[in-house]
Amino acid sequence: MTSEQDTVPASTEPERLRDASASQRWLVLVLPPLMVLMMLGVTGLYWYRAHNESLDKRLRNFHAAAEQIAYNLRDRMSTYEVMLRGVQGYVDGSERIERGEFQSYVGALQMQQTRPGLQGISLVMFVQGSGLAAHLADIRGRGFSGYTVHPPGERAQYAPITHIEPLEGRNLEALGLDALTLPPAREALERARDTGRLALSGLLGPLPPGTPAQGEVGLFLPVYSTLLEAETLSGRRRAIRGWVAAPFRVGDVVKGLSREFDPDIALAIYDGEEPLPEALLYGEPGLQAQALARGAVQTSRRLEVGGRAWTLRMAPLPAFDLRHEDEGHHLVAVMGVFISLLLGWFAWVLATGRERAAALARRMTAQLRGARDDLESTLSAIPDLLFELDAEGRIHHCRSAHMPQSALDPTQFVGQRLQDIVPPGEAAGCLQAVRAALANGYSAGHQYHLEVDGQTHWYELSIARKDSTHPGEGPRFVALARDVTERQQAQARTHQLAYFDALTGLPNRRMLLDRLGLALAAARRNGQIGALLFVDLDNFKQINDARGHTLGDQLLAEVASRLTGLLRPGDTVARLGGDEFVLLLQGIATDMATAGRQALAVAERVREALELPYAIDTHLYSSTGSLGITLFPKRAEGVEDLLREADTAMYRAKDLGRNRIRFYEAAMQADVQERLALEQDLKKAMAEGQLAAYIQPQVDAQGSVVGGELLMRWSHPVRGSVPPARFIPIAEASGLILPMGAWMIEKACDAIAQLQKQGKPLSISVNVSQRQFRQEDFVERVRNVLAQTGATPSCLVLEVTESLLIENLDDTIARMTELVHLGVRFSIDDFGTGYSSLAYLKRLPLYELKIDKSFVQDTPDDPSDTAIVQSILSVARHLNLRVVAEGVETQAQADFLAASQCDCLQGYLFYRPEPLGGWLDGMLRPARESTS
Ligand SMILES: Nc1nc2c(ncn2[C@@H]2O[C@H](COP(=O)(O)O[C@H]3[C@@H](O)[C@H](n4cnc5c(=O)[nH]c(N)nc54)O[C@@H]3COP(=O)(O)O)[C@@H](O)[C@H]2O)c(=O)[nH]1
Repeated sequence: MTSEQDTVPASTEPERLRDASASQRWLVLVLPPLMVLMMLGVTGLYWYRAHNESLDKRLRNFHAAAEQIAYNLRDRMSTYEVMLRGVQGYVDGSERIERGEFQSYVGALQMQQTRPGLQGISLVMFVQGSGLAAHLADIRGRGFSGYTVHPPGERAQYAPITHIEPLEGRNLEALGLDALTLPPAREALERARDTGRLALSGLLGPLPPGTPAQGEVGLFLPVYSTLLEAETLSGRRRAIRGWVAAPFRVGDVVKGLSREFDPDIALAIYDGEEPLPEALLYGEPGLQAQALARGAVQTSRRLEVGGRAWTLRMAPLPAFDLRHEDEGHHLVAVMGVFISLLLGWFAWVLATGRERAAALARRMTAQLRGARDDLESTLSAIPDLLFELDAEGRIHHCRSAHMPQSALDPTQFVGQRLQDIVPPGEAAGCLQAVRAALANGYSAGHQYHLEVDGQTHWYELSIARKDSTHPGEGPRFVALARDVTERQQAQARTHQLAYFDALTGLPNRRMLLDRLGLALAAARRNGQIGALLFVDLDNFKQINDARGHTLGDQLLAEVASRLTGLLRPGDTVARLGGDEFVLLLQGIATDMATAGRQALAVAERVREALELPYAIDTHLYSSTGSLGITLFPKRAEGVEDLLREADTAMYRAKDLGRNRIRFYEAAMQADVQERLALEQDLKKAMAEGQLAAYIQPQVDAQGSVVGGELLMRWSHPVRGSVPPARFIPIAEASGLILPMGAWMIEKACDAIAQLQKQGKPLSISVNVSQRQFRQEDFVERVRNVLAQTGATPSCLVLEVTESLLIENLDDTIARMTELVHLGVRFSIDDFGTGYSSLAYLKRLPLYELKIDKSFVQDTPDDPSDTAIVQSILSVARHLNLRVVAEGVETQAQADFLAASQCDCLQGYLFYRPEPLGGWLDGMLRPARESTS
């Protein structure tokens, strides 16, 4: 054994697999069909048996029903015979039968109830031909005077019906009928006579038309005159006295039995042994043919009645078949077939499972390989840089099928973070796109640029989130970076062509209108005034025509360059076409007057720049420009309106002789011109001593002078006295306020010093403008003046406005604090017209509040102004500040303010502003006089 085992080579694994797969194939081929066939066989056998049983059962039921019909018919005939024998006995025992007696007898039988189908019971007398007359006389003598034997005629023998009950209907016609004249009746009469037994006749008359047949027959029993003689045939023939008869219709009999018959069985009754059509007594003539046509079974029964045979033919009607249909086995068979096929399929699935799994694996592998190859081809066809990175921006894979040779090798990025590769700003943008992909699954459209080989390259990112298949590992992202440099450049070129002038590179009309729209909206929003300056070269056409377009273009380019050089960042210079340029200045002031002045200043610089000579191709050319200005926003004007206004103003400038500047707004034009003129005059006014210091004294509640406010006055040689409200803003805007303000502080300190020398420490207030206060060395200047004059600082009160204080509050506080440390005091001028907030008041080192005259004027009559004044006084008390009410003109105002505990009053009621020198003289005179 051992040696044998050693000599048998061990089968290799592939061989075993081959063997296994061969047996597998055998199983696949044989097992499933075998199982199906077996199951189908079992199902077929079951069905065959069940079907046959069903047919047998139906057949049995049919034969039982047929038997039942035959039995019932036979039984009914027997009852007829029994009844007829009763009548026979009755007649045998009677010499003579009267009609009434017979009627009573038959009536007692209750034929209709007990023997349905019988037409009646009759007596048939045998009459020799010679005895006919006596017979007629006898019957007529019994009350039937119209009695006669029919059919008429002389015959050797007669068998007339002499009694019949019930005597009604067709039975009346039968009375007197000679039964021997009817052959079937004669045959039955003679058979009954000769045998002494019950005799059934054949069909007594022709069948009535229509179906089913309703054949009429009769049962006959002989009655003999003496029974002794009836022992023999000849004796019976001699002794025959008559017959008792029972005619009936076969159909009526069947009908009477219908409740005992199966209604779903068709019945036909034939007279005789054969089912001949002419012998049909009852039933459908075509029953047999119909049954044959349906393939239904048929059966016959023989019935012997009264020495005669009837043939009963029976066949089941369709309803009978239906009634006995048993379809359960069909359903079971169908189920069996289904289960067989199912089992076969299941066996096939089991048997082929491994093979199919292998086939599926092969197919899937092939598909995967195909998909991989497709993907590889697709990736190779994508010209973009593809990389996979994580949420932190670290690159894990990178590939690019068509990266230019000159570009960086993408594989060097693997392992690095975006932040290490691209500049911080670009990296932040890319990481934001990664975060968007993390949130939404996908992000596209983010663009960034890189410097590659000294050139700017634009890339567009498309990033898709790739959920990790490894548990615990964060999501990865597949990013595609497409080089969109050419698209960017094309877009930039398109944008440049659409929005910029090709010759000068300046924004064109379209871009200007865009920016003007934005500037207008911003100006309406933030209350900043802007200006639009329309520039047209005065003699460009002549130069262009005379020197050619090339030179004209060069001139325009130079103009563009000069205009651009004049603008602040945020402003726009545009070329509308030809020699027309527009400057858009934004946020130049918060009020129209200042804005007008600023716009005019810019326009003036533009005008001056344009009139400088142009050096082109070693030649010098001269040109000037006319400028139109409009300011915005005004009302509801649009961008086109503004452009038209500036254009109109420019034409006005040209009309005035070119190289001019005009405002679109006539009032603005006048105002600006006036201001320019005043500004020029103000410069001279200082030098020529036209400015003077006035003082308006301030009194306490008792009317005693406690100080005064210095006010500047300008006595113009031509215009006369120019109000401060007119020249102070011009001085502020032009910067002239700085020397003027300094001069006023000197005057105040000098006055304080003089007064204090005389022992009158009156306080003198001086208005300090915004520009003056913001002066770098303002504190130093005040300190110097105080030092130079020797004035007591606490007598110097600097009046500043609320708006000055609010702007740059911290710096303001610091500067005020420095001055307060010098001993100088601060007063808020025009208090109540501005912010009037307790919050900032508390932070400021203040000494005094001056209630604006606009509130004072309506006190004490106007309740709201009165309330405002009282609340200002209350706030001041709370903050421990002195209060001066200015513009006091009436005694009522003074009384009210005194009653309200206002510290100090200033107004025309007490004093008008007067020259400082004169006032000082007045204040110092009593002292001087007393000292002299
Ligand atoms: N920065 C400087 N501002 C100055 C200087 N001098 C004057 N001003 C400012 O000019 C504005 C107008 O001043 P003025 O025309 O002098 O008017 C002052 C008074 O004359 C006027 N006033 C005084 N009492 C009454 C009165 O009873 N009725 C009435 N209708 N007017 C009266 O009030 C002005 C004083 O105002 P205020 O300074 O607010 O106290 C004015 O704003 C001056 O500030 C200067 O040297 N530097």
